[in-house]
Amino acid sequence: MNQKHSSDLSDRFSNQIHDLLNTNHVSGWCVAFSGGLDSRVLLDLLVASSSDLPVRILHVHHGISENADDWVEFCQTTAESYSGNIEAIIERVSVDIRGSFEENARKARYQVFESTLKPNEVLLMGHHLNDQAETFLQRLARGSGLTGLSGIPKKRALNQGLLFRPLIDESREDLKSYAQRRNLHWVEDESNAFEAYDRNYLRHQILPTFIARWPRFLNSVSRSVKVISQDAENLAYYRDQWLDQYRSLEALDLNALSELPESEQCGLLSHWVRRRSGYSLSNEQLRVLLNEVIHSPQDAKAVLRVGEFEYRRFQNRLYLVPSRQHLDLSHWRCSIKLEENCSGELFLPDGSHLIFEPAVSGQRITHSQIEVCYRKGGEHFRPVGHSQSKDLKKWFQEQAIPPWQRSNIPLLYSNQTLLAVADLAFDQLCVCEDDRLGWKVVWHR
Ligand SMILES: Nc1ncnc2c1ncn2[C@@H]1O[C@H](COP(=O)(O)OP(=O)(O)OP(=O)(O)O)[C@@H](O)[C@H]1O
Repeated sequence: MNQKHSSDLSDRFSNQIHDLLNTNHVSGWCVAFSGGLDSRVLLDLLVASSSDLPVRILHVHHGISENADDWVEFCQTTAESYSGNIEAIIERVSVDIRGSFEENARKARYQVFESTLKPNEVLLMGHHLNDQAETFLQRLARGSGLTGLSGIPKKRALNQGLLFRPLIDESREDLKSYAQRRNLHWVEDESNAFEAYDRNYLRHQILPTFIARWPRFLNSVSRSVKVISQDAENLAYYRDQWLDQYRSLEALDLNALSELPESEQCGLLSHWVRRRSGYSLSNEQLRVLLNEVIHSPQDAKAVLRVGEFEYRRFQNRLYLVPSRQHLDLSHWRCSIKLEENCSGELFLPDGSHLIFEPAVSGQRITHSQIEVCYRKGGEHFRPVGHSQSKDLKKWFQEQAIPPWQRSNIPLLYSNQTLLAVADLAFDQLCVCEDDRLGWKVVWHR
């Protein structure tokens, strides 16, 4: 590659950095630094792009390779070579060796990225066009749908900041020429030669064959991925609109779903599951969900457990709930003494919490000594606006609260009188006409 190509790469890179700065509030850069060619070039381009914001490099030590400590040292000396202006962060993780090591290492890495990123900081990753083509082929080999074939996105939200991959349209060959011209050093991960990993097999055996036959293959993949991801985004937009229209984000309205053509029912179901849980269902799981839950003749028996979640049906709506919602809480109780004019907070055993905020109007409790427990059966209360007291079970039925949620809703008592059902309903007792000081209840789930 000649000097011109190299400066084109620098120009394209700085344009992207400046575009990002013009459209986002950025507090600093954090380079995901493996020490390999791509992240080494990334760091060099970033420093040269002369943004005045602080730069950190973050290396994840997987503790597997016998050379891992040398890579740590390489990261530290690279950071020091920039006259102390770059902070190097080394995070050690232990990777689960059960299942796919590649996948577990990747998950562990992304967890570190998420937890390390500061508010409005941008995590820069060195993925390039060859990574894009390998990912595309790997997903094709697995039979992925539109979402999978959309490839590696250039930009996405990551926890409190952003993840950005400015090299995603650059070939590895161009990055290598840049590194050689700039006299950069980098480390080679010996596991990259290990062809038992699909990724490496594609890199060494398949991709070169495609490129030899179609020299512009990488660009073609880049074009396909852009078209597919645009279509996937549009489809997601229409599916979101449908979910909004039927207020189906919390629970999927199965009556409305059944009006759609069968193929779209599956598409919408997959989209809803991804939105709710972040997971994708396999075709087999989708089939079981349709046959055993959605088309089950009885609501109550319709339960499917997949990983950490359960699919349940109630009143022809489909719910996706974390399995932890089925803790036995019937014997748990706790009390809290509220101080006048002060907020109070109570953590509950299922990870949710109650907040008590001082209030002089609206529905509020006015007793300062509160007992919190869960349903045992036989509870009564008189909801605001009702003249007679009501069986709690009946009230749950009227409000269409699914049966599996009922035993997980905290009940607030004072002197054995049920004052409030979390923040969902208050007893008539709590409504005072005067402006007596009390506490508004908020239940954070
Ligand atoms: N150990 C590591 N520590 C920090 N960053 C890393 C590490 N390994 C990889 N990265 C980041 O990931 C980028 C891509 O590297 P590689 O292709 O090996 O990653 P990957 O995470 O397996 O890819 P994918 O995210 O597509 O699964 C690197 O350029 C670098 O930014």
